[in-house]
Amino acid sequence: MTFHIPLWETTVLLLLGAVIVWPVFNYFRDRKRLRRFPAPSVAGFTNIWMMYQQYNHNRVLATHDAHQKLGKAVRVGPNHLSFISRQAVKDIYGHGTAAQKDKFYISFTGTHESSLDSTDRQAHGEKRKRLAAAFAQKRVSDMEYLVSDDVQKLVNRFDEAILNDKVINVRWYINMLLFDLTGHLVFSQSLGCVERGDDMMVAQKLDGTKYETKPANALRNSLRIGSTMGWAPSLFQLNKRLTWWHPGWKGGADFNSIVLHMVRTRLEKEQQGAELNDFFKSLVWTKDGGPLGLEIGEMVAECALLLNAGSDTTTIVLVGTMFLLTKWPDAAKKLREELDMALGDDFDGVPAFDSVKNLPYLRACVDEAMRMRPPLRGGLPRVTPKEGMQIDGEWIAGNTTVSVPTYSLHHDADLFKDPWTYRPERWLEENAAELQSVFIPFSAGGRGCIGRNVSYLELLVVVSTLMRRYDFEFEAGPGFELETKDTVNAHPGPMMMKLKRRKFGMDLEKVDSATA
Ligand code: HEM
Repeated sequence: MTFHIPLWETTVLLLLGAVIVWPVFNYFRDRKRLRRFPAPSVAGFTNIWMMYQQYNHNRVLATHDAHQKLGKAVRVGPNHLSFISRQAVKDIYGHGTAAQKDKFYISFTGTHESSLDSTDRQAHGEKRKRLAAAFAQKRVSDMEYLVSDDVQKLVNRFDEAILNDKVINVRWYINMLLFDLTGHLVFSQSLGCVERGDDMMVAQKLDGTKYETKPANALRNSLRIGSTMGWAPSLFQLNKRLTWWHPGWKGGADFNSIVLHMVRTRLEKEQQGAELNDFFKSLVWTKDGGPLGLEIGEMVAECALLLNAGSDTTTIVLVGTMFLLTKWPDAAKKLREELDMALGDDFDGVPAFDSVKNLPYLRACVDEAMRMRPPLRGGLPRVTPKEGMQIDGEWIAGNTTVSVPTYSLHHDADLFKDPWTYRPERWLEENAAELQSVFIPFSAGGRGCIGRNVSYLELLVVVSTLMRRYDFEFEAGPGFELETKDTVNAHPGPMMMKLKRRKFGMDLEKVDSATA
């Protein structure tokens, strides 16, 4: 006797079981006691809620909305809790936390893990140690001349726009500047993006074939699809195959091919005996000058992270700072007074880092921009240890994903008074030290950003140069709002601006003839 198994019916039943019956069963079984936390929509049953929001650039705002309606601890996935509180920041991200990076990060892993996506504590420790020396304040300060050369090129571009009476997309040129800066700081390579006004770069396949491609959009597309699939890590490979057609996968491959070309070019220079003082050096040599012997795949993974983390994040903060200073003219006025005092009457070029690094209002303007518009605005997912852990006074079972959404934390009125007001002064007031423990644009603890020192060097030099030299106006008028599209990073949309050279204590004729 033979049994006939109806294929279609069986497939439909299996799908229904996987998508509806099993999640509902798990929800009510509630082995981790997560049902005590309220959840928006179907988030308690399925990761599809989070994936849908992520793909549609809406994860940050949907999570924020859930916190507004449901409280400071909410369930944003069947196995994911989101917390807003000072204690939760300490418990989840602080030094010595028992929480580890979540499997979400496999969505960034190529052939090798980088410092960012490595989930194993020991493996991460080794990678981090390697980079730490390169990112120390002293080493970073030695690279200052590279920063000023590149910023001067941006200034030339902006001057040219004034000369030709052109409106300029400030967001785009800042993005190009950050590619140039990262090319110099990481690889000692000139990418020439500001001068050309585009991000075209050479890429190289494993077999050595070269082609040209543009990384800005490729990276954005790649982060969009990768982060969406990251919310169902156990299905990542399957989902990747099912969405093979999505341009983000090719974008990610193109981005890595650009980095492969940079790595090979940089290694060739090394072989020719060049002594280059860049971040790449720490991937080739140990501290004592011995060869490190990393595989090329590992160098590419680490460098792709540096090119991505180094360019996108700082672009977002710079654009955010210029946007907010244009929106809040009182703050801009105060900043310019501080800069005018510090830099003297006859200088409006690119200031030395030393002359701006301790200006309190300048630093406050940048920090306030990072509070309101942090580049990574969503919660960075961590996982509790298998024995469970205490978070914000609640016992959370083992292997549960937990996070603090940076955007919601930075806009919590219990932590930051008038959170929607751009008020740099808050960072200069008596309780400023208290605010620092809930200010996490760079995350915190042992998995916090290693590039903090270099970011402040870039941010303070660029903001002081631009604010000192130019007056800015939005082309669309003062009501202009800057669009933001979240992937993992909060990518700003175009920011069309009219620029004017400022006239201050200098010989006015000199300024006029320079801009005529
Ligand atoms: C304002 C600029 C920047 C901001 C706001 C920022 C923010 C962050 C955040 C939030 C993380 C943690 C990510 C996570 O846990 O998922 C991170 C990690 C990291 N960032 Fe940055 N970043 C900035 C600039 C840079 C720069 C300029 C570099 C290097 C050129 C850099 C290199 C890294 C690296 C290597 C990591 C991984 C660290 C680890 O896991 O050990 N970042 N950054």
